[in-house]
Amino acid sequence: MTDDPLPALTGPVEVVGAGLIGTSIALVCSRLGIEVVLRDASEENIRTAHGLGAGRAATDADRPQLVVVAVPPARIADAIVEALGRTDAVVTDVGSVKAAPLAAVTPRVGAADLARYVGSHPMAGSERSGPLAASAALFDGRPWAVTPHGSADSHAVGLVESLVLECGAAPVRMGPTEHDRAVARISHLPHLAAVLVAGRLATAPVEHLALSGQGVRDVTRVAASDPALWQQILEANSEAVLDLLAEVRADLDALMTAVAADSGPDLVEILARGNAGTAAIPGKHGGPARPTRSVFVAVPDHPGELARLFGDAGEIGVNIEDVHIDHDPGRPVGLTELVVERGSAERLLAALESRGWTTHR
Ligand SMILES: NC(=O)c1ccc[n+]([C@@H]2O[C@H](COP(=O)([O-])OP(=O)(O)OC[C@H]3O[C@@H](n4cnc5c(N)ncnc54)[C@H](O)[C@@H]3O)[C@@H](O)[C@H]2O)c1
Ligand SMILES: O=C(O)C(=O)C[C@]1(C(=O)O)C=C[C@@H](O)C=C1
Repeated sequence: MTDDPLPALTGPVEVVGAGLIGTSIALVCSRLGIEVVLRDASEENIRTAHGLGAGRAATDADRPQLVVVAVPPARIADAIVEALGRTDAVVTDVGSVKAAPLAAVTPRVGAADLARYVGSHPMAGSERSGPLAASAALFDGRPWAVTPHGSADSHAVGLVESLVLECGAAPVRMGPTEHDRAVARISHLPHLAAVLVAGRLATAPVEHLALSGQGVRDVTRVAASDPALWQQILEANSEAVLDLLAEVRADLDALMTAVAADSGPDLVEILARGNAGTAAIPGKHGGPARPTRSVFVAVPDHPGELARLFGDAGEIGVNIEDVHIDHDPGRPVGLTELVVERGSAERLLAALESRGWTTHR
């Protein structure tokens, strides 16, 4: 970012694609008092998003300041071209891959229109789709890539960065091709790894599945995502993804050899590389990773208990970085995982136990 002040996002903001991401952005803007108008191929999704307070259906008389294209990847280029032709607004898209839509849009629009287009990509989402999965808090503290092309107008880049900041996210500027290589590693490969592991579960005996704990849930959550969306993402970034899959294939061969040979040192080296990889992931707010530890607490399954747990953690003075709740089938308690700074974990455990909570050490 330059030191110049960013252009103010005053609206109206037009969201094309009122699904998970589009409606989440629309909710943020609406709550800030910025007028939001919605377009979607599905009337029902517009109605739902409207009902959630995310804005109203767009009309031909609207003159948006910014258009946010949030449709499935295969529809993005057409929607960008359409928005550039129909409006004189700055246009961004939130698609998961950046080079392919830019290449498809460039020959279809004039230079002045192309200058108003700046791609972007919030690094936040969910395995769920549609407006009902949307949340105004989705982007809080998350990175959001802003990927200007060589002839992008600086005002347009600034306005997109203003949107990112208004959504509570951190803009990260990057070229489209570099972005695609980066997300192949930090988003697309993890997704495929989750899919492969989850695929082993689909036909597993129910007695085996009954033992499912937090580990398998952590590793497989994103595998529940919409296959049609991910097919389009992977097709648009196949080259970078294939390079990484080849590396993983070699890793898998080495892993099989190490497991079969019972060769302790080789196996430990492979496992330690996993430690190094997780430690390399920056903290949610960017910057170096802050070491965290999970504290597991049994929470009775009745109203108000979770609020009481959070209240106690607040009184103890420990900040909760993240939280996961696991309902144990057939048991009247849920297991809650509180992720806290490593240095505070023992203090939190001891203080919660003294207040009568059952913890798992
Ligand atoms: N799901 C995620 O976690 C995530 C995260 C970041 C970015 N993205 C990207 O955001 C975009 C939207 O993803 P999503 O998860 O919100 O999907 P979604 O399915 O929840 O929403 C897509 C919306 O677009 C509408 N739509 C489809 N074709 C359209 C068209 N031609 N014109 C107008 N509306 C149309 C659909 O009716 C739907 O309401 C995708 O490009 C995806 O790559 C997704
Ligand atoms: O957390 C999730 O559920 C996601 O799917 C998020 C995630 C990611 O891999 O980080 C997935 C794809 C998007 O392009 C951006 C974000």
